[in-house]
Amino acid sequence: MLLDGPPEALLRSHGAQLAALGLLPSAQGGSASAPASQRTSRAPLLEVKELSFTYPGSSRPALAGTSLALAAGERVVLLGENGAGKTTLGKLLMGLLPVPRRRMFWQGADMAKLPVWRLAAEIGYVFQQPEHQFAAATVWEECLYSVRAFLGLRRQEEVPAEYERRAHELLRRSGLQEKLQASPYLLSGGEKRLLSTAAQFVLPRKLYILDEPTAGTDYKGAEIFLELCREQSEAGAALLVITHDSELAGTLPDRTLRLTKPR
Ligand SMILES: Nc1ncnc2c1ncn2[C@@H]1O[C@H](COP(=O)(O)OP(=O)(O)OP(=O)(O)O)[C@@H](O)[C@H]1O
Repeated sequence: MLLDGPPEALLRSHGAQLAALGLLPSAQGGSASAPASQRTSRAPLLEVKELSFTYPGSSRPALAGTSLALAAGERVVLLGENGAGKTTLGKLLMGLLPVPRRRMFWQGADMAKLPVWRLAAEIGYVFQQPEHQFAAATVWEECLYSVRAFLGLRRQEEVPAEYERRAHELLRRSGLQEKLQASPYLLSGGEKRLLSTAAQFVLPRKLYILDEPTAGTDYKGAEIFLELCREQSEAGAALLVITHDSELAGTLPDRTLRLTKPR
């Protein structure tokens, strides 16, 4: 079904290992982040085994026999033609679609048996359409929405200061500090993307799944996004980025996977 990677990405991850062994002056690709070998562990964080999925009422499968594994701290880009099933896979991983039994494993546990709240606490998900993610009236509240949900805070209860600091920092770096009271729906397309990513990165998680996170962003927006991703990765998070952005695919990942459309 899947899997392999473009030479640049493979060279980059091997380059990092060679650099770690002292055989190269530095990691290939100019990334300032630690080599993959120092960030990732061998035990799979996430495993998908021969996963198939057909939407109710559809005669064609959206996924047929897809397998992949992701290690803790690993940065993986998922590529594939339109309709290959990338978003479907992301939604299944996030528990947004009914999870088939014994096909998806989170830290060794069958994801079909894990409650969605547990997955939401450990996996952050950035929607392909930011509007599907937005749930608050202002940029500031949107950025803190997942924190409130995670901590079970009522409307009048204050968000702990460390999360507010983190939200301010993420919004400042995303260039949204002047728009804290704006409606998320009134932001530009690129600003919406950055807000939806920042709002997920406020909470530390083990895995972030990001669906087309740079679509509609300009060069600067894409650079900001990359920096934020690298920072999460340095902090130990794994990233699964679904994209058609070849520049992102050539810069961010330790590994790329390619999903093909079921025939
Ligand atoms: N809610 C739905 N009901 C029925 N079929 C759906 C639904 N959502 C997606 N599909 C179908 O499932 C298949 C995979 O769609 P999906 O959105 O996962 O592809 P993708 O790889 O993310 O595509 P793209 O690159 O265009 O975003 C497509 O044939 C699509 O028409």
